[in-house]
Amino acid sequence: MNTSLLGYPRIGEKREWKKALEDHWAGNLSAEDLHAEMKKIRLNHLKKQQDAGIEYIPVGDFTYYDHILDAATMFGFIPERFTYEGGKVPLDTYFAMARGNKDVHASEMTKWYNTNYHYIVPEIGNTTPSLKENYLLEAYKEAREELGIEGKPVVIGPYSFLKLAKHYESEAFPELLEQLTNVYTQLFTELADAGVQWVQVDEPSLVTTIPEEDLTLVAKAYETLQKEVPQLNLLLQTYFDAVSHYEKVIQLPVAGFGLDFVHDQGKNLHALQTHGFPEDKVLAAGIIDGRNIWKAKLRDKRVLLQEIQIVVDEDNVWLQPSASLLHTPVTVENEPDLDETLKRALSFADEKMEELITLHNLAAGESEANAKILEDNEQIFADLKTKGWRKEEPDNSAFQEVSRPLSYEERREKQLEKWPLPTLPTTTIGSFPQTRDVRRLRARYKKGELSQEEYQSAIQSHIRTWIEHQEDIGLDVLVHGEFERNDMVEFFGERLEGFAFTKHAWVQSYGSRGVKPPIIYGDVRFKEPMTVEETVYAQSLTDKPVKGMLTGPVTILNWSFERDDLPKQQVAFQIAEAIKEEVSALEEAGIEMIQIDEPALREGLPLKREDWQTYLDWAVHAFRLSSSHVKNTTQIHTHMCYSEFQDIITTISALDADVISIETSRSQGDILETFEDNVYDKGIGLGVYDIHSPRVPSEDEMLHILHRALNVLPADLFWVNPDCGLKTRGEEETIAALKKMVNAAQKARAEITG
Ligand SMILES: Nc1nc2c(c(=O)[nH]1)N[C@@H](CNc1ccc(C(=O)N[C@@H](CCC(=O)N[C@@H](CCC(=O)N[C@@H](CCC(=O)O)C(=O)O)C(=O)O)C(=O)O)cc1)CN2
Ligand code: MET
Ligand SMILES: [Zn+2]
Repeated sequence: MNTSLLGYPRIGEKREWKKALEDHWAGNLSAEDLHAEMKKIRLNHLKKQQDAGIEYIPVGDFTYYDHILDAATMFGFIPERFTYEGGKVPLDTYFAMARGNKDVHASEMTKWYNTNYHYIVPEIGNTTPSLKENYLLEAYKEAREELGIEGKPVVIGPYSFLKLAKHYESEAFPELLEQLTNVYTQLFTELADAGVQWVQVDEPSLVTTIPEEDLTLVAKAYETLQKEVPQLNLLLQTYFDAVSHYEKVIQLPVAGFGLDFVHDQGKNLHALQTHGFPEDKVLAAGIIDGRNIWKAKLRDKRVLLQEIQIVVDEDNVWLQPSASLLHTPVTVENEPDLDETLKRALSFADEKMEELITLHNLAAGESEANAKILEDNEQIFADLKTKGWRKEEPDNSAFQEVSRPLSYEERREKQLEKWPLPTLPTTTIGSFPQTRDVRRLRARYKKGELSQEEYQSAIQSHIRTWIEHQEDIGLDVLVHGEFERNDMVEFFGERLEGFAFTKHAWVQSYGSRGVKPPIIYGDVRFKEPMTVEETVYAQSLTDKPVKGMLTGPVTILNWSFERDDLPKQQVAFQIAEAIKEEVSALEEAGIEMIQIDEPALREGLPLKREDWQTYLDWAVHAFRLSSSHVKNTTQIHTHMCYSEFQDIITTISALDADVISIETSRSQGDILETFEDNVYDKGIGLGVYDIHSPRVPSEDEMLHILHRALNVLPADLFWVNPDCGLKTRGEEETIAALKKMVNAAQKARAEITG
């Protein structure tokens, strides 16, 4: 048996990676120094894996931004709007594709399957792919030369690459796949010539619901690769769920398959037992949870492994995490403040490597040492139970629908009366720039360098400044700006019972941006109002309505590390009850427009269609549980971003929010088609500019988006807003962009009202 990793976090133990990138973008670190720093980080990560004793160490998973963008540039998919003269893509062009710059807009960014990681969507356009560089080869050589590591290059497979890409007609898929396969042939030939033994080819799209015919195309691609580069061992890697069409997949002509035995609802093991596994192939068994942070229950894992070994010869088994460790933080070591009992139950990337080795040793057979390991491991979970954090909860999986007393149409009349807003009201999504100052303020308060009063008054001064800005800009519905929040989920996690939060447990979300997901370890309960003070303060400064700003239960759950001892929905309902109390507290304090953000609702959608309805039903219920009890005149808003919404529009409507704002700007209006069929009949704001880029959009661009939107959506239901919160932007560009947005709205308004 061997051990292997699928990928390692890039971010660095203390976010060294992020700092280097941001210094470079700010002009404080030359390209040369950036390369040197990146190399240092990269080698350090490889060394850690080597020292841990991992046999198959991934190379080429490291990136300067996103690994899908790396593949796209390697294959020459550089959209025409970027300067590019052939050969290896220049660093500035690479970053411009990811982030945009003052002249060009970035490529679209979207969720990586069901995770909170975002990838840059490759744009196919008219490009015929060709190999522009071979970074896998460079990574492989570097690991060998510098550390004597026989690395395993990792690359997204051709099928998934095209599934993740956009800007091509679906009829072109077979031909594109063929073209791309030829480029992979060249890529793999170069790797094989350099001595590479194994390549991990990620095909996560094979776990999604796909038509069986696709397998014919996939087979053709892999047959070509097998024929052209027979000397190379390809490991076809899947993760995040059970592989679809198992029987067909395992017939593909590759040297091994990687399967996820953690997040597959037992389906991969079942398929293995039912249909067997090819004798001469490697099974890379994803046994340690690559998505969550709990230590493995070793006895259960050993049983799982034994069941696998009944089907697959132990010599052909690789032990690995269920997915790349990209989705876990780096190490528990740097968390001195966590409760000891809890901390002992946690395992981040570095600890997961140790777990693999332990499991490997356990598999060697019975021994006194092994018995002790199992016993100690069981004690960890026994201790968790004795803490009183987890009470026996009644099973509430069968739930009764809750609704607002009046229909949307009936509420709308009352709300129109209560809120005299112009046609096409303008607003923002909640957060304003989290400047260095704001972050430092929070950091100093956390360190105890500022008293509660000093901190509060500094936050109030930011709120005051931004209420003034918003009034100057001429926005219609204001927000307090979220200056007191480090993150929209972590903030609530810090204030609710049942959550633990960390100091350094960062996980990459997109580019250099990270999150510290809080850890749900016990029953979630409301303790005391969390947002009332700042919101009421903001409202006291203006006559315009200030929206209260909350994060919804589904998003809090999806962006936290979850308990694995309760059904997800039960935890969602606990959180919903807590948010419900916060909604009431805001309402009682006179805040009667309340936004409950659910940006993670779509990403939580299971990867297989057959599992969708169950999830959507409880997700909708959780949202309604937190928002249905309000007065008829209280206006509930919600917000979603960075996802494809087309296929869940009925669910979005079922949330029964009075107003929803959704992101559309980077996908250039794809979603508009959905609305042509009048599927949505409540208040709606489609983001009119992309907030993830430093570029200030022109008034005309926004007006253009508005016109297109108003072609399909009724003007009296339409709101004008950016596509997400503005926390990542600078102050000046934010004010400039919002002024243009308000001007654009005024023009559109004048066109409508004459
Ligand atoms: N959880 C979550 N997921 C999400 C989103 C989101 O908002 N939250 N938005 C979507 C896009 N994803 C995003 C994810 C992160 C960020 C983001 O801005 N992250 C910040 C960190 C935010 C944060 O938690 N900040 C803390 C800690 C800040 C910090 O680094 N402090 C310094 C000290 C301060 C200083 O002197 O500069 C330190 O600890 O070293 C705070 O502000 O309090 C970053 O990576 O830079 C934005 C969008 C989808 N997924
Ligand atoms: C990722 S959705 C963000 C919503 C939040 N209210 C904000 O403006 O930052
Ligand atoms: Zn958003």
